[in-house]
Amino acid sequence: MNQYDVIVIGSGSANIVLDAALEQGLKCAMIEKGRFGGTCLTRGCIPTKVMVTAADYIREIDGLSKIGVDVAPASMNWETVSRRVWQKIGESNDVLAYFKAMENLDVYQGTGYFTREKVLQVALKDGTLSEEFTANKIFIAVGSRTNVTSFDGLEEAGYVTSETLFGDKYPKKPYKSLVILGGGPIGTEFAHVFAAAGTQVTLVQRNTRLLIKEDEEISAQILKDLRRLGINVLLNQLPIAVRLENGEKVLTFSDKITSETCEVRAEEILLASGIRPNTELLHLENTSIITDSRGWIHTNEFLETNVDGIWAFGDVNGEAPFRHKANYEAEIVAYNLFGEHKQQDWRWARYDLVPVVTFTHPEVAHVGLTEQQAIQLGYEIVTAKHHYSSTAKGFALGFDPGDEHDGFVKIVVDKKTNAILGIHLIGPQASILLQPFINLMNAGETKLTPINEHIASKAVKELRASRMTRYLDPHSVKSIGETMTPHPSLSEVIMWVEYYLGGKH
Ligand SMILES: Cc1cc2nc3c(=O)[nH]c(=O)nc-3n(C[C@H](O)[C@H](O)[C@H](O)COP(=O)(O)OP(=O)(O)OC[C@H]3O[C@@H](n4cnc5c(N)ncnc54)[C@H](O)[C@@H]3O)c2cc1C
Ligand SMILES: NC(=O)c1ccc[n+]([C@@H]2O[C@H](COP(=O)([O-])OP(=O)(O)OC[C@H]3O[C@@H](n4cnc5c(N)ncnc54)[C@H](O)[C@@H]3O)[C@@H](O)[C@H]2O)c1
Repeated sequence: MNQYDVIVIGSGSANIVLDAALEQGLKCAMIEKGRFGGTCLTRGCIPTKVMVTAADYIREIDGLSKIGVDVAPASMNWETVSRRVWQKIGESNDVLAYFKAMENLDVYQGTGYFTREKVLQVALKDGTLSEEFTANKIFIAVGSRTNVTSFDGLEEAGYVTSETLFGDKYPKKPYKSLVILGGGPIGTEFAHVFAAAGTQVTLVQRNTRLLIKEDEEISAQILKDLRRLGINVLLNQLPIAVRLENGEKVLTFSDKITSETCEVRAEEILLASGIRPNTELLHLENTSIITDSRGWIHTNEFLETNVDGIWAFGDVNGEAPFRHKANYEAEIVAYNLFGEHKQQDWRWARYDLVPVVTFTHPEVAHVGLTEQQAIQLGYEIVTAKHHYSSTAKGFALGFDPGDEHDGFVKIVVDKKTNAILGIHLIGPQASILLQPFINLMNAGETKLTPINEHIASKAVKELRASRMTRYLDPHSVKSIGETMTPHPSLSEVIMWVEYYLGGKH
């Protein structure tokens, strides 16, 4: 059996760990079943933001006459936007070429799975099976995919997901009409894109509000803002059936409270109904790796699984599913295991300050607790709101006091200590305005907080017993490197300073 030092499964955030292992001259294997570069590059953050940025400009141009700039109405050139989308997706080939050229690395193109504890095999793309192989260290970063929630007639009618939209179902031109099921980040971002492209969009949300992980006031504002863009938003609706009629898909929804039904017709259906982990392909039943009932792998604050020598990070561990969170975890693993740091200097993951940005229109961003969460946790809080229109630049941008679409910031503060518990923004460039708060809230001393305490290697037991703290000096460039920057916000231009200086690990 082939013996490696390191195996990584998945080529998204796992690349960070693989690079660090290769730098150490270790013998490595990488397994990837799809396009190299993972979800973010090939069907997630990056292609969507190429579209969103074009859509943002269309909306901004629409509002320019208010501040004294007369321009003809803008429209989306789908061909150009699509060319730029596929240019980025095509970079997947560069990622593959980069790794194929690496000495010390075997690249397996196919679906990897465990045949027994720490032993893997790959169903290769050419239809053959690889030999079994193993490694001292195995890293699982297989990500997630759309959780298709089916209902009567769906398979016959057909639908797209973010995976197939950036695959064989990519539309040659914007749909005439589109029903999006799901009012989370994917649903609201695509609603913005297609509405700006001229599609008649209906956004249907099962919940009582959009973006349910946001503060309630933000959800209420984005509802008004999306409706103002001409998007038909239906809340509290369950899809019960779909049929084909005259080439259109006719969906029936039932109101969750009144049970009243309504119908919506559209050329296409986009499912944006949440995600599930890509773990069933791994045949974890042949291992003792613990998952929850939905298949998300349990990990501790050092990203260890319960099996010695196997780590899991990124979407697959069920913590916040964002690219910057996946990178943050991969960097922690690389730092601890391949960075030649003493055990007492190891970094650990914390999830209380994961920044969240939804690139819909306008942008929505937050870090920390919502007002409701802070109250539930027993804090005595004060909150404050400030509108864009109350600032000179906000007025210059065209916001007047009382405008229904006026953006705002809402801050949640611990009354006793004055500590910032959470900050929430909705409005232009919210993703950039958030960044100073992310850095501020991360600065200072953090205590190690165990996660999934039942997962504890010898090293982790020692570290937990030593009651570790980590100090992020607000003056140090290193602190920036240990703090997340929402991906792909423009703040990334300035926040990757540690990389410019070199010697990341
Ligand atoms: C439409 C969309 C937009 C998004 N926008 C944003 C955004 O703006 N900002 C943000 O932060 N996040 C965004 N995300 C989320 C982000 O893409 C993910 O959080 C991130 O890519 C997860 O990285 P990962 O390394 O965990 O997994 P992935 O990048 O998904 O990598 C996992 C890889 O493993 C491969 N794989 C799976 N199973 C196997 C197997 N058995 N054998 C071999 N290979 C396997 C997969 O093919 C995949 O390439 C978006 C997601 C979507 C779907
Ligand atoms: N900008 C970003 O960072 C970004 C962008 C896109 C996606 N993502 C990540 O990808 C993950 C998946 O995004 P998502 O929006 O699919 O998931 P989500 O779970 O955040 O939201 C899905 C929403 O769809 C609703 N829903 C579920 N089934 C439905 C149905 N049949 N009909 C109508 N509504 C239904 C749910 O109530 C939920 O509110 C997110 O958790 C996010 O972390 C991030």
